[in-house]
Amino acid sequence: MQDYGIVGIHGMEDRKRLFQLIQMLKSKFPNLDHTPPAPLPPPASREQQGLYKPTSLNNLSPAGANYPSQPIRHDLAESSLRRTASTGRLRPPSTPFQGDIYSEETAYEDQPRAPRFKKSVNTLNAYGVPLNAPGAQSAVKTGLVSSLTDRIRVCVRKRPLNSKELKKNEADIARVTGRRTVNIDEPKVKVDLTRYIEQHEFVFDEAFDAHCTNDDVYRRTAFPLVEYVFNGGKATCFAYGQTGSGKTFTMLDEKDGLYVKAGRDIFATIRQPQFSHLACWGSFYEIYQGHLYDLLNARKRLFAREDGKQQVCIAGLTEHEISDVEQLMGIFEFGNNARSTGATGANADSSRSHAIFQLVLRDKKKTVGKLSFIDLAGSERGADRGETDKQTRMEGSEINKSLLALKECIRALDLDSKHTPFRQSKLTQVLKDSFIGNSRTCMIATISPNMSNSEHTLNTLRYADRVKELKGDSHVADDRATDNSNVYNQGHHEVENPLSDTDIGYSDVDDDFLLGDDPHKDAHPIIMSSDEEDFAHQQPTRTRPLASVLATKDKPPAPATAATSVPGYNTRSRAAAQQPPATTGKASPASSSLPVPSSSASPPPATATAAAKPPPPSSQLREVQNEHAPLDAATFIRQHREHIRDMTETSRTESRLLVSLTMRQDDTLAGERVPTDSSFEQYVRELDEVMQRKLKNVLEVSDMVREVLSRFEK
Ligand SMILES: Nc1ncnc2c1ncn2[C@@H]1O[C@H](COP(=O)(O)OP(=O)(O)OP(=O)(O)O)[C@@H](O)[C@H]1O
Repeated sequence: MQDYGIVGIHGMEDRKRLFQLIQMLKSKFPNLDHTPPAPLPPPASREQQGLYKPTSLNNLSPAGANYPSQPIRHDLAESSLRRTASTGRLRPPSTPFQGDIYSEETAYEDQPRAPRFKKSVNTLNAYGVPLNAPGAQSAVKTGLVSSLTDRIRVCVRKRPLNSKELKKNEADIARVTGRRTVNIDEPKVKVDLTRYIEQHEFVFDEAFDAHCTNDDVYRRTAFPLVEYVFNGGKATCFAYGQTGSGKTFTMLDEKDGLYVKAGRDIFATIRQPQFSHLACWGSFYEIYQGHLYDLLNARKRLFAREDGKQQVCIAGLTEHEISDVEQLMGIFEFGNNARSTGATGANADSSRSHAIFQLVLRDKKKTVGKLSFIDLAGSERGADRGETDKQTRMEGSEINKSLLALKECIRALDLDSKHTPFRQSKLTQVLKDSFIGNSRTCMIATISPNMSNSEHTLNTLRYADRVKELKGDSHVADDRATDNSNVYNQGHHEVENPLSDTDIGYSDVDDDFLLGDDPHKDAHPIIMSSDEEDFAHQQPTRTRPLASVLATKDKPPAPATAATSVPGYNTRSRAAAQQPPATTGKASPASSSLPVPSSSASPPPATATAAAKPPPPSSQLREVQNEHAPLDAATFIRQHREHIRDMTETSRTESRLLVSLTMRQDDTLAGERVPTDSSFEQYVRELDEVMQRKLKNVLEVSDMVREVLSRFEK
């Protein structure tokens, strides 16, 4: 269908004629198929044989053991044609009537058509090129190895089918076939309505199957980053994926998210004598509709700035000193209740913002390392949102725009562009640190395994594949961890991995991961507290007193945040979520009190819910505003200049769009050449993005101007 244009098919009429032609050819030449299909069993016996049971497409055989539960409908097939045609993906050059990808459907003409899926012969890479074609293998597979110390690591995590999907008998189309490989069986429909499966193979740094726990994921993703921040670096771990695919579950689950596991290791390490001069500070903010809000300070509006050294800092962000897991979870829960969430057609409990939970290691006032956990808002299509209000639609479009900007930045970095458009969105602006300088990033692409999400799943994996390509220059600027003069580098050489392959269910060994053969592991400074007993053992050795406590403003107590704890389900409280997000920076009722700092004597079990404790007296809390300098004239001028450059680039893009549209005018309407519907649609979509970018630019300059003016007025 991607080749319609090439063979001169432009309208519905042409498509119909092609369809008829194929049907006619198939009836005249029934042997076009190389592998004659086995006859289908009589319809009466299909259900007896359990043919409608959900089974992995993986098990589909040419003899046809599985059928979609619905007979194929002509109108659905048409819409499927349109959808596929609009994705514009690269496909392998296909020859019409390639017998090996057709299946016969005419065995029982009098019965509802229950077409079989047949696998296409070629397994395709991320971009639809057969893996056996020259140059089609991914870079990772053909040479580059993956190491836990890579500057950018890209991992994929598959979640299990949920009860709704199981009830609908949805097939599991994502197969984790190796420690780094995931295969997707994409159901497709041909022009003649035969169904077949295209297999895609993706190779990442890690592939986590549905049975992997957050612990398994942590050890191979965030744990190396914890070590890196003690070595003086900045590290970011972020989850990207379709709404409902498990980003929050992985990254910011209240009790079991990666942030808790990392916190546990950080506190255990700080308690070691050689790190006792360090303190850990936590902050939590969100990016909602292109603006930053402090989740620990009444959703106060924040501003991202670049300081004189071009480091991004969030002016006015509230930070709290944290010294144990209970405090960490308390602070997290407090902020999480203020986060913008809501129900969409795709996820009843959807995050509508990008949430950033940051742990900063400080030696007095000096920042030593920074670890950020980012739970990106779910990528989604308009159709997935269901019947939603304008607010939800606007949120969705903003989310998609910022994810697009993220992709553009990644692409620019990938192409070594002189200018990386970090300013295109707040998300990329605050993530800038993650991609440049002494930084490490781990992206976890989360995927849903059910068949109806196959398009999303492929999009997520393609997106992740683009990020993976950045790995090529992962040595650049990553000198901190190997710098022997670094005071935090004592005794450290490589990351110790406490798990063997078999521990986490890996079956193949296809690279040189640093598993268990680190000769220096005994001298490793990081304590990996694998369970609470370890943690309890470490706790009393802490001698550093809590920092002095500043009085905070009197605030009303936080509302009860009874966290539901249904196993396997997100436990995030939605008390505050249902309220429309504050855009004025006024306090929301949820953000009124702060969580309990734990007593330093006995640590809590991992499952302790901080919310169960009464709020602490305000005098026990220390609230420190960031010491970032206000926007000075030099920074203002530099940022303004960058905005002008962005604006100029955006205007050029706008002109290019228009020129390319007018050059593509290949339909004729009332004697005049006009663009086809699809090129016009594409043009308008891209134009929309350009306009939003311009708008953002203007708003940002206006924000800057107002901030400075308000200072003058004071
Ligand atoms: N690996 C997993 N194992 C078990 N359950 C999971 C897993 N991943 C996700 N889930 C469940 O799936 C549901 C959706 O997950 P989650 O809220 O994390 O999705 P999300 O990607 O953050 O969605 P959104 O972007 O809309 O916020 C939750 O009920 C969660 O508990």
